[in-house]
Amino acid sequence: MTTLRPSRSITVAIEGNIGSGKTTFLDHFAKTKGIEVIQEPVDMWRNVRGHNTLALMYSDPKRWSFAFQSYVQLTMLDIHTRQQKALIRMMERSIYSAKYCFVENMHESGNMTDAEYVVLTEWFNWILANQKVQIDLIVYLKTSPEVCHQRIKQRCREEEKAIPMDYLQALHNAHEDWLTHKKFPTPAPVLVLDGDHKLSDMYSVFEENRHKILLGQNL
Ligand SMILES: Cc1cc2cn([C@H]3C[C@H](O)[C@@H](CO)O3)c(=O)nc2[nH]1
Repeated sequence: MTTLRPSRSITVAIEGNIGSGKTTFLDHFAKTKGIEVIQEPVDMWRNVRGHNTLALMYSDPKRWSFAFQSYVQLTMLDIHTRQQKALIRMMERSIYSAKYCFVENMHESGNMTDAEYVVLTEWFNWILANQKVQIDLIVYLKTSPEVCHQRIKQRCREEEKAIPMDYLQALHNAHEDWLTHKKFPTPAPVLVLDGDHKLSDMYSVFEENRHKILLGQNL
């Protein structure tokens, strides 16, 4: 098989709902030489000097959404600004989905006040104006909320045990608003992959799109 190499270093952001298949995607491509895979820093969110901000957010979203998303934005910025270790960087989500999907949804659902929302937005706008955040391709794993719900129940991550269907539906709508309906800017071309297959069948979906993904463009 010819080695697919982009002409310059590229960053691919894998976006999608909770349980949409992002980890399966990253694990699959982690086996390919020349790809640096960076998963979401969930363990950092679970332990900020002893505080589990992820658990706090799920236990009392009105009280903790702002603090949690504020830290998420910092950890995602930290990843975006790290020296790239390989020609291709694949990262799980981005500072963009943090803002355009999760923060938007928390504000719309009343779990974040207008004041908290505008403070996060000021930070976000300053970051984009003053920091280099490179994204060359967005891979959108578009998976129905029902399928996501099934997978979350099977993998049972402690904090996610009680995620209700309507939260997954809201997050699905937030991803669709951003990546399909372009309600917010997309910083790169969007390659949509159907995530509703059995996880074992997803590998052929990934392989069918390998050339588009590794060349960092929506051929
Ligand atoms: C960028 C970003 C990722 C992210 C994840 N999460 C939650 C969803 C999952 O339950 C868990 C791991 O993705 O964190 C969130 O609430 N806000 C987020 N913002």
